[in-house]
Order: sequence, then structure tokens, then C-alpha cells
Amino acid sequence: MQKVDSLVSARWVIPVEPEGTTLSHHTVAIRDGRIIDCLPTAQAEQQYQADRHQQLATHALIPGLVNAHTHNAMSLMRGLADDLPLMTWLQDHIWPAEGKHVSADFVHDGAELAMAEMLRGGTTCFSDMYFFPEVTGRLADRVGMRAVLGMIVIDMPTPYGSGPEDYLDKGLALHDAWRNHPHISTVFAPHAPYTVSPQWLERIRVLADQLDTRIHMHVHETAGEVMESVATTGQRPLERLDRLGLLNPSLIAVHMTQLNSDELDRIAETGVHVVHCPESNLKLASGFCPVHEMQHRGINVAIGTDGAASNNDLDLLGEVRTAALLAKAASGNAAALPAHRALRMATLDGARALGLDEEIGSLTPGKYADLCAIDLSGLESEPLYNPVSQLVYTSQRDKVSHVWVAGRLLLNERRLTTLDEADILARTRAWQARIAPEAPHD
Ligand SMILES: CSC[C@H]1O[C@@H](n2cnc3c(O)ncnc32)[C@H](O)[C@@H]1O
Ligand SMILES: [Zn+2]
Repeated sequence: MQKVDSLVSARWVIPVEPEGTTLSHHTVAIRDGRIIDCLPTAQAEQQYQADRHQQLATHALIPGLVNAHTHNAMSLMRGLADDLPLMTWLQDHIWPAEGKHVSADFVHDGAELAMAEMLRGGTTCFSDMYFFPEVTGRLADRVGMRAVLGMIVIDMPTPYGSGPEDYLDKGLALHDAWRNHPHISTVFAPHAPYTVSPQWLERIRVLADQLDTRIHMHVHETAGEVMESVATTGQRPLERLDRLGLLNPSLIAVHMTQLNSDELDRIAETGVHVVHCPESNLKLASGFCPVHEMQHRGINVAIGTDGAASNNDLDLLGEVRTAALLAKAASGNAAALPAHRALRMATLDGARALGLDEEIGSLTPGKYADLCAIDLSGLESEPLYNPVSQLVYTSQRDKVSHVWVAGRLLLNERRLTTLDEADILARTRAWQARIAPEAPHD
């Protein structure tokens, strides 16, 4: 008998890699936070002795979900400004509210609300672009979530900094602070081609090369963004980024709803990663990311929720379903995004975009034990011909029962083990009363 820290046995194990695999009655063996084996349960019981053995008789065990683009603290602005197009939403509502309310405390309380929601929905890893990322980093460390912190840059002053130079100084300090941390890393996060001047984008490219760090940016989110760029510079934003040397495998381009076929070819050729945020794009009427055309060309496409102020939730399982359905509708092809591939986008492809695919994204021995268990019992899941079909097209996030990050149990029978739900709720309501005193509250 070999000694391990824990065993997790499930009715189904969906390792994501090899693609299309569904294992019945399998067990994941965990030691020092990493998966050391994935084998039939009867065999695991002969081979391994564990301190803890979690039996999940009616569940599917999948890799933890990777939310490849979010703005955590914006959860405090959920529902503050709905049913508006992007630029009206941003310029007339969100930026003024951020100018008034954003602070280290706001980011702490908003990020805590976001992390609680994400864990309860099966997300174990997020890539965040927001002010005061050092606050989000300390919180993720305490909570135990895997986090990629954006070193944000934007031309305008905000409550977080006076301008690009200040943001970069703060970002570099952040990078130093989290270097070599087992579950927290950093990425440059210039807001968008329309809010960060070319000289700062060039500087970011040089720094990203030197530090071997990725660049995460909103790109081609709306037709208006592209038209405005053509009107003022004579070039589409992607063309400008290409001339600045930013189109390469370090770039994580978020949204990408407006692309011609030459641009799709160029993205494929340069190895740019894309993050698809279908629900934010739908709600802000931004357009459709051509996921099928991208994947057909070999472009890596991850999935993100964007912030809860535009989505309006951080439900990655729901986002996977929307992505799968939208890809079919947008391409007129029911096979455009099958269930297994959609699940891979929210796990392994997300990890690839963030440069973490050696560590997470599939239930492969050697990777961290970032896991999510979803209960497939109950009449809403029956009959059950295909567990992956059920996960993608049928299940809701309230069926997520357990979540582990690096083998540590962060959600146990739907209860958060490192966060206090009542306290989060009380502070969220206090923020609501401050942000919109006229809105209904207790
Ligand atoms: C520099 S911190 C992030 C910045 O981005 C804003 N934001 C949130 N969602 C979107 C979006 O979909 N497109 C563009 N900008 C967005 C957020 O409010 C912060 O100001
Ligand atoms: Zn965004």
C-alpha cells in the first residue's frame, strides 16, 4: 500500500485529456497537492492508503474551471447599470462609479464576493484585471484560490494611480511580490488599444519580454472600437498592435468579436490566445466572437465571464453552455462546438492561455489537484446517457458540491471552508447602501 494524502472517488471522472474521455468509477490519488494517479476505484483501494477518502457516488469529477477574464471587485456593481451598450455603460455609469467608490476596501470586499461566487460555481482559477491587484492577491492567497493578477495600465488617472508610469511601478512591485508563488502569478493588463497610448504599449511589450510575462488586454470588443480607430489613426486596432510587435503567443486578447478573415489568419499565424466572454458580449450587444473559425484555424480560445457588472454573474459553467449554444447559432453548424470541446475551453484551453497548462487544466498525474465535483443525481439529470452532455447542456452551478485547489478542500458540500458567507453578505449590503442609497435594501 502506498501512502497518499487523499483519494477522491467519483461515479465519473472526466479528465479532459485525452479529449473525449469519460471514466467510470475512477479515483484520483493526491499527494503534496498534486495528482499522482487516476485509476479504477477498485484498484485504488488496493494500491493506496489515504488520510482522507472522499466518496462521490453520483458525481462527475472534472478539472477546476478556469475563468480566463474577469474583474472581480466589479461584483459590487452587479446590476448597477444594465441594458446599455459598452461605451455608454462604461463612460456614463461604470467609470464615474469607480471614480467615486474604488479603494483598497472596495476591492477587498468585491473580490471576496467574487471568489465566494466562483468557488461555489466550480471555478478554481481566475485571471483578474482590476485596480489594487495586491489586495486581490493577498485575498486569493488567504482563500487558497489560484489567481493571475493583472498589472493594469490605462492612460487616465483613477483612485488606484495617477497614470501609466505609476501603474507600471505598482505592477512591477506586484510582480516582484508574487514571483515564485505556487498559486499566484502576474500578467501585464493594459486596458485596451483605445485607452493605452502606443508608447506605453511598446514599453509593456519590452517589459513582458524581459520578465517572460503575458499581456492580457480587451481587443476588438465592439464595432465602434474598430471604427473609431480607423477614423482617428487609419488603422484597425489589431493592425496597430501588430505594428507595435504585440501579436505573439504572449498576447491574451479578450473579446475579439470584430474580425475579418485576414485578421483570423494573422492571429493563428502569430499564436495569439483569445478569451471568449459570450454573456458579456451578448448583454452589451458587442458582437459574436467567431469561435468556430478560430478553433478551425488552430487558435486557442479560452472562456471568461468578464465582470459581474456586465454579465451579470461569474458562473463559468453557465458560460460554457452559452458558448456552446452561441457557436452553433453564430456558425449555423450544430457541430461547431461539441460538449467535450466546450468543457476543454473552460479548463485546459484556459490554462494554456494563462501559460499554466503544465500545472492545471486536466486530471493528469503531475498536475495540481485543482478539482470540481458536480452532483448528477436528481430527476433534472435523468436519463443520463452522457455525463459530459449533462454537465454542459443540463447542469446548473448549484450542483457543484466540492472544490479543491492544490488538493485543499475549499468547498465542502456547498459550504466554503475559507470564507465566511454571512460576513461577505453583510459587507456587500453595506456597499450597496453606499453606492446606491436609493436602491431597495434591508
Ligand atoms: C483597468 S482596470 C479594468 C477596467 O476595465 C473596465 N471594464 C470592465 N469590463 C469591461 C469591458 O467589457 N470592456 C472594457 N472595459 C471594461 C472596468 O470598469 C475597469 O475600469
Ligand atoms: Zn473585461
